[in-house]
Amino acid sequence: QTGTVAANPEQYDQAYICPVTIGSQTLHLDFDTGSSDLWVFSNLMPSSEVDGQTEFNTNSAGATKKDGYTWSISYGDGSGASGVVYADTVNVGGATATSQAVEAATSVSSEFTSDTGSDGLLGLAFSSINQVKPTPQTTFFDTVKSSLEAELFTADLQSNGPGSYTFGYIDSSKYTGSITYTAVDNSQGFWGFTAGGYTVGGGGSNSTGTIGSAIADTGTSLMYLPTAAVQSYYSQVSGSSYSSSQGGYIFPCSASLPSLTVSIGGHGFVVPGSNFNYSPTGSGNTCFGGLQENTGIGFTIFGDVFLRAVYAIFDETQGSPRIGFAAQ
Ligand SMILES: C[C@H](Cc1ccc(C(C)(C)C)cc1)[C@H](NN)c1nnnn1Cc1ccc2c(c1)OCO2
Repeated sequence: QTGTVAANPEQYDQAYICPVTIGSQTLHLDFDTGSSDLWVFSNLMPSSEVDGQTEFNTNSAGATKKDGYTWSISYGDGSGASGVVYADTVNVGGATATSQAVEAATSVSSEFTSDTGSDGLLGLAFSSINQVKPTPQTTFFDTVKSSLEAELFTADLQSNGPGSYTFGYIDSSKYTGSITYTAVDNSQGFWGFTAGGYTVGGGGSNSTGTIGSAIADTGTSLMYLPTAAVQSYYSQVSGSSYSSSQGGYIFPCSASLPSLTVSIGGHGFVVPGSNFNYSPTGSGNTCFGGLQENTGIGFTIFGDVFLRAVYAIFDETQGSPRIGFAAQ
């Protein structure tokens, strides 16, 4: 079987929301290759924590409670959720898992309550970091992958317009040139890979360092790189500065932004400058950068700002996992 689902950007491309059928309900979930739990708003939550989101109905005929199973997750940005576990049929654009662990929230943090466009998350990292106790559950991809035409999924994220995720096949209309594959280190449960040198702007190779180990994370809005690369980038943006009040680099919204070329698997991938203007700060006509330092996060994260510039293939067809990127 295969699946194809639209990925709809929230405001400022903060996250990408996809329709998922669970039993007879359709919920809109944030597909996240940087976490491994499929959790949803549910009828078990206090109404004070719900602001228009669709609630999974745990009383529906097809939902089977997994007695004694609970979950609690906290994300690197400080948000979190917790609850209990059901099994139900989950259909993502035609790819169907007949008995998928659906983690029904009994409580969510305020960030999720106020993210009115999302009814929960669908984790696509490795099942080794699933947060269900006493027994970790498989991700949707792990549950269905043996039944897919090919054991892979792809992400095509677009700015201000629907992109798509596919399960079980590569859509050759989504990219140009060839796909560059590189090995994945999933020892921490993420789609980890090694990135090489970088170049700021279309000029000569003014990169001095290499980026090193990184994760591909559709659930993170921005791109977080080592300090040297970030400082090198913003040294080319006139009027830019680090704002401790805003918590990152900002610049005049009228600034012209250079591109950033990153070498992965020996191929240079170009992120256009426009991708690095994330959002207005709300003060003094300054804008918040889509490229920020990885200090304090613990990972170098190739989030949506990077993933919008490429077609990404999350591939387990070779036995050991690999990740592929192609220009769009
Ligand atoms: C943060 C997301 C997970 C999430 C997504 C959406 C949301 C809201 C709906 C409420 C907006 C909260 C949370 C990420 N997913 N892999 C993640 N989960 N765990 N670590 N990361 C990566 C990281 C870690 C730290 C950081 C960060 C990123 O951005 C800013 O600081």
